[in-house]
Amino acid sequence: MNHLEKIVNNIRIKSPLVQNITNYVVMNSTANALLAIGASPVMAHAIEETEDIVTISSSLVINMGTLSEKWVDSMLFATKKAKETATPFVFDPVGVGASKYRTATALKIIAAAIPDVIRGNASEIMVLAQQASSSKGVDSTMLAADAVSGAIELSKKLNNTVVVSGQVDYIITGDRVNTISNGSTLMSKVTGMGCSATAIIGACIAIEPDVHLACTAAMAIMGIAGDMAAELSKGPGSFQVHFLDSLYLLTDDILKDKIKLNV
Ligand SMILES: Nc1ncnc2c1ncn2[C@@H]1O[C@H](COP(=O)(O)OP(=O)(O)OP(=O)(O)O)[C@@H](O)[C@H]1O
Ligand SMILES: Cc1ncsc1CCO
Ligand SMILES: [Mg+2]
Repeated sequence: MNHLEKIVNNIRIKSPLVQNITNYVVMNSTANALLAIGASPVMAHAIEETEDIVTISSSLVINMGTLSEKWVDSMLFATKKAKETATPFVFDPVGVGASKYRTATALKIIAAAIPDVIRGNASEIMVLAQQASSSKGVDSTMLAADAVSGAIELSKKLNNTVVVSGQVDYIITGDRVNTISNGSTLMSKVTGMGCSATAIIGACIAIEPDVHLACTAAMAIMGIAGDMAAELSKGPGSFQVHFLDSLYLLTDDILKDKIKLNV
């Protein structure tokens, strides 16, 4: 069995606990996505319990979608504890560039503890790579391909993995670039698909120490579940239901058959 397929199986076997400090919009949908793929989500943002939860978790997801100062304190404390306990963490800089507060907060989080993975859409990654100064909101106005050179620079500067999502997903670790071309346009018509991608990255880095490979598996899982769901859906409403079912029904064999990977 190929390594990517093993990651799918291992999530099901090990059911890693994935701690999320995430946004109000997607808390439910990303918890469901994690459960459907076989991981065990916990959404815990009170600073009083952060240390305990990080200590028992296999990975940490930090998503700044709906920010406020108390949550930022919890995020900074959680990433510090993650570093102390060698717990891998992924950061989703939702809407960075849309406001001065978002940009300052994203930079503060990255400066305090470098995330093992940063996953964003093209606009967000271009702001972090200083190739753009602002963005429209939480949706990208750019193509993922436009963000690749900046993402490579960012990944080299931080010595981590940067994932740019879009019609094509780019998984970038320095000069290593994998692409995944699965997925459907319907995914951009449902809120929180990017946040789900980040959460699934959390599940994959929880069980796979090769972060580049783990992120490739995560984006393949997202894209293939998106392909399967789109075939059954009439629009965004039914897509959400079919997407969860597809994550649940995804097997190592389906991944092997459907993956559109370029290395
Ligand atoms: N046009 C498309 N074709 C195929 N897949 C897509 C398309 N648009 C988005 N996706 C997929 O949807 C998921 C989310 O990516 P996207 O870039 O839209 O994230 P995002 O903008 O951060 O979303 P959100 O902030 O709403 O959570 C990824 O898995 C990506 O591959
Ligand atoms: C729509 C929206 N606004 C803040 S977070 C979020 C979820 C998608 O990123
Ligand atoms: Mg997003």
